[in-house]
Amino acid sequence: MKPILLKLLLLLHVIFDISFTIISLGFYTPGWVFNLDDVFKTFHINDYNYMISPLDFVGLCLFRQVSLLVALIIVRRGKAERLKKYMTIYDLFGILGYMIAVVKLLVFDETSGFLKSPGVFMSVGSAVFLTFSLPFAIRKTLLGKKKEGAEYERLTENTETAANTNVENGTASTNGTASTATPTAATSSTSRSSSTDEEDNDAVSKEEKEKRLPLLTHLWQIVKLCSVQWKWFSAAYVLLFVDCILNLIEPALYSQMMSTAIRMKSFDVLKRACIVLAAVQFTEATVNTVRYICMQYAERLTARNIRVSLFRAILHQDISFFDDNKTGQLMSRITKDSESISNSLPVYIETTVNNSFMLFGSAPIMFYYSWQLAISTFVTFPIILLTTKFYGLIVEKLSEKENDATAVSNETVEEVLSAIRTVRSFAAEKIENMRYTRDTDAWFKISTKTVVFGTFFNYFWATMWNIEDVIIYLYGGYLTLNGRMEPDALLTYIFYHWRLHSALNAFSSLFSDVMKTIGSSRKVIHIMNRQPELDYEFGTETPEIVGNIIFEDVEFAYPTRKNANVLNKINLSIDPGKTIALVGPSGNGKSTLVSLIQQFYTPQSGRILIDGTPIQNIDHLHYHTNIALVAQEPTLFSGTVRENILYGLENGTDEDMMRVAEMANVHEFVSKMEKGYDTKCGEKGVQMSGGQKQRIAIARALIRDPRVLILDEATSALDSESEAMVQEALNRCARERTVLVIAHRLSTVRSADRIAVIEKGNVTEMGNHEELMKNTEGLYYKLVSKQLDPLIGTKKEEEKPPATEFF
Ligand SMILES: Nc1ncnc2c1ncn2[C@@H]1O[C@H](COP(=O)(O)OP(=O)(O)OP(=O)(O)O)[C@@H](O)[C@H]1O
Repeated sequence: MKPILLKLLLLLHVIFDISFTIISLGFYTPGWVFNLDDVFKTFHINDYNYMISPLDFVGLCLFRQVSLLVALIIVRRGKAERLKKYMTIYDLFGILGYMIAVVKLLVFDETSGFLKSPGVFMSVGSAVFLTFSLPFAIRKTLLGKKKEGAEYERLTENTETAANTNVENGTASTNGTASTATPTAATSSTSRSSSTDEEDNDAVSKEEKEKRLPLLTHLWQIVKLCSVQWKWFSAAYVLLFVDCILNLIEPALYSQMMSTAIRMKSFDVLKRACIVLAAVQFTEATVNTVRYICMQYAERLTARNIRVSLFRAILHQDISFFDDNKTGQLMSRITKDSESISNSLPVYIETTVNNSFMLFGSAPIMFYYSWQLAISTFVTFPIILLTTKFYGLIVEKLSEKENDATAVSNETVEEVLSAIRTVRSFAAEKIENMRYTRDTDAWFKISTKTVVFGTFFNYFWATMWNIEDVIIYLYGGYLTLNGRMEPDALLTYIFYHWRLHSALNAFSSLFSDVMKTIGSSRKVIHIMNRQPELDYEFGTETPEIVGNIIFEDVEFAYPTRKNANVLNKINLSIDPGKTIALVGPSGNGKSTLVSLIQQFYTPQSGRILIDGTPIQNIDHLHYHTNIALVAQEPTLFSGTVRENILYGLENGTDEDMMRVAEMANVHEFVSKMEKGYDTKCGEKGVQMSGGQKQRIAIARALIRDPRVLILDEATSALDSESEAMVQEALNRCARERTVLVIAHRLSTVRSADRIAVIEKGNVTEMGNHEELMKNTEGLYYKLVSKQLDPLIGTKKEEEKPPATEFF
């Protein structure tokens, strides 16, 4: 809406407020007759009597106009942002106005006959409506459109700062004994992990914050995840409906039957009443049990689905995602966070249905028994609602922080346990212990904060309800003593009041629980929605692959270091059926070239083609069946040697396995093992030697009979004898395919058809061994010379090759 229109609306609000408040004063005599004298009479301050004077409504109206004027002045002074921060005060004014109006209505009720005047209802109605609508009008007209979740963001900032302070404090208060033992190392290690953890932990967080869904959209996503099991949930909710009806009629039924039996003084009637009660209780128990089974089954199915979908979504991500996110944290998302969705939302729906029924069913019944008591019951409602809202918003953030802290400490456990040998050999147990203690301390502080916060809130709630109870007993007793209410009715009313109490109690914790779930599900939903930059399922073409690989002007920087180019406008053609060796100093981009061929990353510019087809257009499975990699540090899975060699093949046979095992020199050592090919490799191949791991990895690559074989230092962990045997096997395999070798040993490189020298991300030389050796100024010549005579660099300082042991 246009600003001028909004301002006009604000003016109308003011005019309406003042005129309606004054006009109402003219209707303070029974019947719809306007009496101007009544209006003037109200302003006779000397005759003011709280029990009968409507002057308080004029006071409220004045108060509203002054508040509005203050808001206007603040905005005119350019401090709208500050006003936004303090809008809660206006919300509290609204609540105050509501309470004054409601109490006044009850007071008017005491002055018998006064309620026959329509002016009373006009004043009360307009006071409640206009006082509540004032903050809304200010937000809409003076502060502009409220950004969805703005309040949330503000709370986020506050709680984040608080939590960060906690983490910092946690670092400071880490185990004192340990820090005295190795102060420097401990401090450096702690601060190292502190900063890196925070950075790494933020990897998903930062991105997630940028793309944070609005609250309702986020909630809708959770509902969609759970709604897959709608049949089981529906069955549970239908049974819940039956339970709600039984619950609602119970108090009225009980009090009715008992009072009838007592009034009639008949034991038979009492017996019949008890039989009916027992039947109702039994039906309720049965319905509840079946409902529980349906609910639990649906929840577990949902948990299963979410875990599987999240795992699928994580597997779908590009490799850069894994560069950025730590394994332990991702595991935490799959296990803990995903479960919090399935375990909570359906229960929240159940609680909502159950308690809404109770709330909306009880409220009219309470009004039926005594509208005066009912009104006084609802006096403190808005305060409860407002505090619940704030509590929920803060709880959401705290819960998110708590989950992050859990994920970070899980990450430490995962990292330390998977590198336990390194930890032991560096005697870093104490430091790692301190690191874990620090991470756990951070979690402890946040979770304690949540508990303390929750306890205070519950205390506030209990106090509110105690006040409410006292009002009901006092006012209800007063009405009964005055004969304006039957004792039976008061008793039944109190039953329903308790029900309402427990329904609202459930609602209050429900809101904070929902916010907790939202907090812990933020990252789960974010990962599920995250579209990888490089989608491995993008390609659909299945061309016959011969093995001609072309790099056209390929430029690349790793996503985690966007400003540092690793490859600069690389142009390279690898002929089919030939062997090409990539050589060059360490860290100059050889493995990066391989990663691009493997489609782990996409280049910033340029293209990579295989047999004329851009590699991203080729079907993922087809491509990787034809291109196999033996990596520098091959990773084996914890299964058997057989499972590792046949990895990823759906129809691999033992014959295929034996063939490649012989070729890669695996058979020679596996046949000596007690369980042969059924020997377990251990986690990440820990039960195999480095050379055995490499040979198994070579067999795993060869079994696919790939057209392109990439060997990234594939024989580096072999002794010379094994290397010679594997090399011989590889030479045999090389005849029918394109081979790309990265090697530091001259023996591996010199037999290649072509050798490309990679220097600072550029191809600086290209040719076979003999051709390159002719260029005595070239890097290749220097590297070969250095390998043949390591002292060459010290002889001629100006010819000193770049720091590298071999190629
Ligand atoms: N995942 C990664 N994220 C960010 N930077 C990386 C990543 N992997 C490698 N780098 C950086 O890219 C540069 C090239 O690394 P690359 O592994 O390609 O070198 P290389 O020539 O194969 O070295 P080496 O012979 O020692 O294996 C290095 O500076 C390295 O630090």
